[in-house]
Amino acid sequence: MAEVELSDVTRTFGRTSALSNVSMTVPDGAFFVLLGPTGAGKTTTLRLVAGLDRPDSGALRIGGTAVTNLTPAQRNVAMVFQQYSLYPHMTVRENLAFPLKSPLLRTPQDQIDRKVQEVAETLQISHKLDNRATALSGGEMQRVSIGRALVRNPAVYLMDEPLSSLDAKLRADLRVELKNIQARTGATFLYVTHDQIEAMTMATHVGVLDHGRLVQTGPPREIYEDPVSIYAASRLGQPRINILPADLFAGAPSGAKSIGLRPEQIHQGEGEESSVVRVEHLGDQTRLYLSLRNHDLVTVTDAHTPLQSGDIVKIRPERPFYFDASGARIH
Ligand SMILES: Nc1ncnc2c1ncn2[C@@H]1O[C@H](COP(=O)(O)OP(=O)(O)OP(=O)(O)O)[C@@H](O)[C@H]1O
Repeated sequence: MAEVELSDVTRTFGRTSALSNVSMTVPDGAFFVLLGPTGAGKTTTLRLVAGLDRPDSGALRIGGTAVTNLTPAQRNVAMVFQQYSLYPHMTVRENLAFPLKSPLLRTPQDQIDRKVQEVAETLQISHKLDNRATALSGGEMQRVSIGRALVRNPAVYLMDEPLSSLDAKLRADLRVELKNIQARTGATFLYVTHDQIEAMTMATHVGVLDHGRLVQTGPPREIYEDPVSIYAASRLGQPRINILPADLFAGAPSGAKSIGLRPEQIHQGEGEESSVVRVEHLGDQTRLYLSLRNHDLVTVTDAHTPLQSGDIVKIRPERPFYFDASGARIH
C-alpha cells in the first residue's frame, strides 16, 4: 500500500476551475474521505489520481513515485465508480476473477478461486456467483463492482460514492466491511461521499473541497469540533449546524456576523425563550425544531421528552462558533 500525494494540482474545463492548486497527502494506510457538494471537484480528484485524466499543472505521486505521466495500469490503483461497470456477458464469478486473470499477474487458478470466494462472502453475494451480471439488482451489481476492486492488491483504492445505490442495511454492513478490510490489510483509501455518517465513521482523514479548493483537512472530529469556516462546519453533523445572526444572543466577539450552534452547543433550560415548532421522535433521539425571534433552529433532546409544539424552551449557546462576514471562523 502507498501514500498518495498531490502537489499544487490544477485542472480546468473551459472556464470551470474543477481543482485549483490542490496540495494534499493521503498517508499510507489512511482512509481519506473527500467531502463537498456536487461540483466541488471530488470526482476530478479521483480521476487524476487514477490516471483517467491529467492535471493542467502540478504533480501526483503514489508511493513516492511520480505518476503524472503514467497510464492507469502503470499506477496500480483500483477504482470503484458510483455507477457499476461490469462485463454484462460474464457471470459474477467471471467478473470478480477478471482483474486477476491479467497475463502479467500469472495468478494460479486455485488462488483466484479462493480470492473470489472470500470477496463474495465479504460482500454477501456468494449465492449469485453463477448468475450473469445482467441478472442482478442494482445493489448487487454495485457489490460486484466493489468486489472487483477488492480481489486485487492495488497501491490504493479509489472509491466514488460506492455505497450510494445500496439500501440502508447493506450500506451499514458494507461500511463496517470496508473499514475492516482497511484495518486488516492496511490499505490506503481515497473515498468520495456525500454521506456524512460514512465520513464520520470510516474516515481517518477528511478533506473538504469548496469549488475546487481544499479548505480544510484533518481527522473528522477535528473538522467537526474545530471547523475553519461556516462551509467546513456545514459538511459534517446531523442535524446540520445552525447558523444564526451573531447578535441574536449576548456575548458575540467584535467582528462576528454569525453564530454557529451544533445541537450539543445549545443548552436547554435557561436563557432566551424559544417556541417549539415541531418534535420529531427518531427512536434513539428526538429532534426539536425551535423558533427564536423568527429564526429557525434545530437541536436534539431526550428521547422521551414530553415537549410538544407550542411549548416554550429556554436556550442559550454553550461554547458556540463565531464567524465573520466572509464565513471564516473567529476565535
Ligand atoms: N469532463 C468535463 N468537462 C467539463 N466540465 C467538467 C468535466 N468534468 C468535471 N467538470 C466540471 O468540474 C467541476 C467539478 O466536477 P466534479 O465531477 O469533480 O465534482 P464532484 O465534486 O465530483 O461532484 P458530484 O458530487 O456531483 O460528483 C464541475 O463544475 C463539473 O461540471
